Amino acid sequence: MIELTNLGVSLSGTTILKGYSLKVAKGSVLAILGANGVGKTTLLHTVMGLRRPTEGAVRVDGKLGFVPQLFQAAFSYSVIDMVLMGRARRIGLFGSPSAVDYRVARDYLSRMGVLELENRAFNTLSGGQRQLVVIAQALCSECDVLVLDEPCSALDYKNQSIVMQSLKRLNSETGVTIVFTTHAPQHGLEVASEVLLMNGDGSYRHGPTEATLTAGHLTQLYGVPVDKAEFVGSSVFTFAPRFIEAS
Ligand SMILES: Nc1ncnc2c1ncn2[C@@H]1O[C@H](COP(=O)(O)OP(=O)(O)OP(=O)(O)O)[C@@H](O)[C@H]1O
Repeated sequence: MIELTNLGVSLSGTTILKGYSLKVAKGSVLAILGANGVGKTTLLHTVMGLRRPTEGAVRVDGKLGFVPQLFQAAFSYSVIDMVLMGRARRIGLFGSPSAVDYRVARDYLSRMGVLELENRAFNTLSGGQRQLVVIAQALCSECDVLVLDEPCSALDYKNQSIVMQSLKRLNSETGVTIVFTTHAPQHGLEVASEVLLMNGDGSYRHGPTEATLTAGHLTQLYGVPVDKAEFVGSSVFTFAPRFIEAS
């Protein structure tokens, strides 16, 4: 579904990505993690075709949908119109949305928990509300590969949970391939079937979530001690960084 072959990207003469060769199969959920500035967004933009590789190649089979990191509309469309824009390919240039298009748009707004905002002006929403609407818009396109750049960065716990559960359900119900970047390893643990850890020196680690998303690898990735912590009485665990050394 997505194949990177010896992919390299340089920006203003600086090498950001080098020698990336990996495949993401149809139906996978890939979480991408790495420190600030390692090139996660650059990689997503290259997969989307928004940036040309300096070397190597990217191949994607199927229609792509993209949710950028922060989104501000140029004009203040209503929320329902914003979401319907996700169906532009189906509606056609001069067509108008059908009752089915409205039903699908409202269904995705409802899944994201923001149906009551449908008549609000998009630009008057909070950052978190806007994020949920833009995700509903991308889901509405019914793409084959959904690419999301830090989909939870502006969201509180409840809304992070809505987004993560929606992505998981969408993947299991429709088989859509999902690629997302995150600074929260917990999101990878709960949703991803595979993980890409991007190091600052251009090297990377890619593999199944359980074997790849480990406390040791996260400690190397972020340069702070990271522990694995198990929730009492369950086999569910999370990761906890130690920002301050015990004295
Ligand atoms: N147009 C550009 N010209 C030169 N350097 C750029 C350009 N765009 C981004 N960079 C640099 O490329 C590097 C990778 O940026 P990128 O946004 O891909 O990182 P990231 O891993 O997504 O970071 P974050 O986690 O902070 O969002 C950064 O050092 C950034 O400053």
